[in-house]
Amino acid sequence: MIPMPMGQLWNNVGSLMATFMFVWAIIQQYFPYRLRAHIERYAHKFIGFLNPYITITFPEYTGERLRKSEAFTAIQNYLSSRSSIRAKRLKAEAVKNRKSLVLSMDDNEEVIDEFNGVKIWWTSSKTVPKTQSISYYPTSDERRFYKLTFHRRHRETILDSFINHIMEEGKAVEQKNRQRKLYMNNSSTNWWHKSSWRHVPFEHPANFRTLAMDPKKKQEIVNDLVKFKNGKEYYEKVGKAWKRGYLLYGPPGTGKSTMIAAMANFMEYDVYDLELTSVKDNTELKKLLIEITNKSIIVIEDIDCSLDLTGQRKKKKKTEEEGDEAKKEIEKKAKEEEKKESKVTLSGLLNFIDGIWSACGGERLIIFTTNHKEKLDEALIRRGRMDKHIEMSYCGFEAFKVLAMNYLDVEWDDSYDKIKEMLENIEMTPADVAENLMPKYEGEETGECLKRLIKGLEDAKVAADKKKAEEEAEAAKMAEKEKEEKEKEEKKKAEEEAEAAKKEKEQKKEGESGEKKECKCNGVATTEAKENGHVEK
Ligand SMILES: Nc1ncnc2c1ncn2[C@@H]1O[C@H](COP(=O)(O)OP(=O)(O)OP(=O)(O)O)[C@@H](O)[C@H]1O
Ligand SMILES: [Mg+2]
Repeated sequence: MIPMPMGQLWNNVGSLMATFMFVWAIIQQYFPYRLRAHIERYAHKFIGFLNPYITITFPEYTGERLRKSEAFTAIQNYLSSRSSIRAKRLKAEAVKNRKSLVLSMDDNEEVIDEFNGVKIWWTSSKTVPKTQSISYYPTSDERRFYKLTFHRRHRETILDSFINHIMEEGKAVEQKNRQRKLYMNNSSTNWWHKSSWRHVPFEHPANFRTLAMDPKKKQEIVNDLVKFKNGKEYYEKVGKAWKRGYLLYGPPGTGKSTMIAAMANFMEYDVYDLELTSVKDNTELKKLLIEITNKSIIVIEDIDCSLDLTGQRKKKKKTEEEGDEAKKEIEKKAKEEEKKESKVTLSGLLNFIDGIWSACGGERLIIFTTNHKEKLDEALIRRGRMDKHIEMSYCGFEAFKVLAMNYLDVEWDDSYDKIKEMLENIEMTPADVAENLMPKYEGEETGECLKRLIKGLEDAKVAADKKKAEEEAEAAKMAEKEKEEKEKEEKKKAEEEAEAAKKEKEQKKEGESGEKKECKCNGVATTEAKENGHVEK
């Protein structure tokens, strides 16, 4: 066969196209609508018969109210993590609430994807409606969509697994990219504040690498968190709500708040900082709980100071014991105080952590911090509510090494041995160690900072010794006073006893002499009676 010259080939294609357009224009103009729909349907069937590929379209907006489609967003996120490698034309967008620019495929760009050995084509396109309408939404005139094309023999794989896969992946990417938030509860819920929570971006830089504590203990906490994060099925299996409670306790400045921030960053969760004193009552507490989203950490700092949780029961008992007048007085005062104070009770808080409502939503950590664990009610911190109790203690040598690395970028120094010995005997919080290690001016030498720490430790030792001596002196004074008081009491008691014995003796004496007198009298009476001839038998 003689090949057709290129020019002639184009002429033929051109005339074929022109004929097709002409026929299509005539069909559109003269054929009634119903007939036209029929023709279109059969034309699609005919093309479908020839074309083995299936196409699924995912429009950007769905529904009458132009809500952004979840599927479209998920695909956008899913592709943003892949198209950067394959697509040549990318579009950069700074999306609100995201950490960085989001790269997505530009319009009319195509990428090839693969899933379980199945080849998939993604195309991003947009349609501009012919009829221009004035709209409130700026995007409503341009309708963007993603098109997914695959061979029909992979229909099952794509519809059964791939779509779910992209939805999950897309959501995971979104979770990773989104700006996390730090929420605080509104003390005044005004009508213009629809939510009971207000939020700011959560931007705390703490992480487990820079957190100074015993590495074994740190690893244990990290493992626990990882187990929790991947534990959806496990929690379902054991029939437990997917939540976990941590109690962080220890002296001020030992890193409890820092640990919470590190946990939030590690888990990529939002943080809900709950200020209990500004919660009006148990109902409001429940309302706050319902509004908390999944993947979050609920924090109640200094739980022993937030509410007099242990005192509330005692107070009640005391009032019962008091007399009527005193009772009324106390009740009146209490009412006045109640007006100002929160009415959240221990049982309300227990319900918040562990009640039926707490299971609405999952993947939540509840963290309490306190400086005085012993002050807390047993019920509040029992396992199941506060599953893991973590003690944050004074700075040990391992913790110091982390801080030295953080603040000074040094792994080893000659003075470390001395510091190690000192830290074993002197109690200093990581906050104080960190403050001593931090260079105080540009270019301050490492040695200077370490010397300052040693000096700080020596001062702390002197202060601790002084305090100890004072405490001992005070204790000795108290003991002396107690001894004196005891002696006084004993002396008084002895005196009282002697007095009582004396009195008893005297009374006895008096009694004896009285009896004798009576006997005498009786004797006289008997003789007199005999004389008068009256003898009583
Ligand atoms: N373990 C630690 N690792 C790293 N830095 C720490 C640690 N502990 C304390 N710090 C430093 O000390 C500062 C105070 O620590 P943080 O606020 O976490 O203490 P806290 O235990 O919450 O104290 P409080 O009981 O008073 O609330 C932090 O800003 C941090 O820089
Ligand atoms: Mg704190």
